[in-house]
Amino acid sequence: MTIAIGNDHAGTEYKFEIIKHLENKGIKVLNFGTNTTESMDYADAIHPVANAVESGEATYGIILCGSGNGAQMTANKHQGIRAGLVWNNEIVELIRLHNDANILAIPARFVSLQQAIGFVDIFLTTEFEGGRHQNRIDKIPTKCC
Ligand SMILES: O=C(CO)[C@H](O)[C@H](O)[C@H](O)COP(=O)(O)O
Repeated sequence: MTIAIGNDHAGTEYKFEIIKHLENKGIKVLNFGTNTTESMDYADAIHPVANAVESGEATYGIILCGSGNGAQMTANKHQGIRAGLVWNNEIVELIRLHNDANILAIPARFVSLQQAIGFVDIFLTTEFEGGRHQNRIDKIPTKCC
């Protein structure tokens, strides 16, 4: 499994801990985020993550910014991406079970590091349920309006 990770300045600290956590499990990580806490524009770090997931270079993506919203909005502009913003363990489970999310969006300023790492573990170990949820995903427009 390969994970693409991206972050703005608000997610840098958690990003490094998440990378350490994943590499300790033998998971390959592609780091597209900023490595400093100097202010930057989240879109510059998130588009490369979405591209890596869309192309198949990465199995899943993990993105972090302060609220998680800028990162999630950016990723979801990509046709092959379903990025879910999470704030508790059950929501993480649901973005995999029901939405087959391929990118996890973490609001680094609103959850603890321990929570964030827990979210990553749940995201990577929960399988999509398929069935009725597949029908619904199929109706998410990829080109609209
Ligand atoms: O979602 C975001 C932007 O829509 C993120 O939370 C950013 O990390 C945040 O806006 C950064 O804020 P800052 O005041 O520039 O540090």
